[in-house]
Amino acid sequence: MSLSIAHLGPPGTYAEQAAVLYVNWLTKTTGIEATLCPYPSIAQSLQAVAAGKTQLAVVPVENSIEGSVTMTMDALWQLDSLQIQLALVMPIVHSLISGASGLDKIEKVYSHPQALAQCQNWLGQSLPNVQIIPSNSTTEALQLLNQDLTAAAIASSRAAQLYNLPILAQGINDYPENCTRFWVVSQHQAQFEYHINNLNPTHSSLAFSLPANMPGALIKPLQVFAELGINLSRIESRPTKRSLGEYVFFLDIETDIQQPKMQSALADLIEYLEILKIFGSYGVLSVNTLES
Ligand SMILES: O=C(O)C(=O)C[C@]1(C(=O)O)C=C[C@@H](O)C=C1
Repeated sequence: MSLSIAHLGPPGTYAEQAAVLYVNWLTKTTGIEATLCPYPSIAQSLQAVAAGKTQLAVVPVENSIEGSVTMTMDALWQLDSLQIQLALVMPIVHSLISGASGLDKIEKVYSHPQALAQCQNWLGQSLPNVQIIPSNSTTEALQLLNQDLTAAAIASSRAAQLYNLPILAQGINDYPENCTRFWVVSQHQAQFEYHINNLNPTHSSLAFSLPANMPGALIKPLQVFAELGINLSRIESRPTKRSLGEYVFFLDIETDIQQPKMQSALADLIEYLEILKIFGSYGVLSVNTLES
C-alpha cells in the first residue's frame, strides 16, 4: 500500500520535512508507505490533491512569528473540495546558507517570504544593506548559490546538508521558539480503505462569508459558539477578492464536528452566513510525538 503526498518543493523545504515526519509516523503506526511529490507552490500542492494527482498534501498553515500562510487559506477556500486529516506542529530553525567567505561579502538574500519575515530583525541588524529577494520556497534559490558567492539563502540546516552547502549563521529566526503548524489535506470525498491517522479528532476548521456588511454581522455567528460553550482557537480574515472590504473568516475550533454541540452550532450558524465551507475535524501531533 503506497500513498502519494504533494508538498512545496524543491526537496529540503520545511514542508517536505513535515511530510517526511508524517510519512515515518504513518509507516510506523500503520505500515502504510508513501512517496513524496514536490510542487513549485503551496497552491499547486493543494491543486494536485483536488485534481486527484496525489492523495494527500502537507501544507504550512500558520507560523508562531509571522501568522497565517495566506496562500494555504486562499487555496482551501477556492478549491472547495478539500478536507483536513491531521495537524502537525514543527519547530522551525533557520540558517543563513552561502558560499561567501563572510557576512560582509553578501549582497543578496533569497528566501520564501514567510522565512524572510521570521528573520527580519536579524537581517536588519546583521545584513542591513543587502537586497532581499523573495522566492517560491526556502530551497528554490539554493541551486544558485554555487555560482554566486555574493548570494545567500535562508533555509534549514537540513537543506544545507542535502545540497552540500555551507552554513554561515544558524538559529537566525527572531524568536527562538519559532514553530509552524502544517495540515495534512485530502480530497473531501476521499474514501481511504486504510487509516491515514489513528487520532481522535480534537479540532475542526471552517470558513464563511457574510451576506452583508452591517452591524452585528460577525458577532452573530461568533455568539453561536460562545452560547454553546465552544472554544475557538483562531479567527483570521482574508479578502473575498470580489470587492474591497469584503472578507472570508477562517475559524479553528477546539472540538470535533460530530459532537452534538457542534452539530447544533452548525444548524444555528447557517442563518447568519452567506457561504459556509467545512474543512473537517482532525487530531494534532507535535514533532515529539511524531519522532518518538
Ligand atoms: O519554503 C519552505 O521551506 C516552506 O516549507 C514554506 C514555509 C511557509 O510557507 O511557512 C514553511 C515553514 C516556514 O514557516 C517557512 C516557510
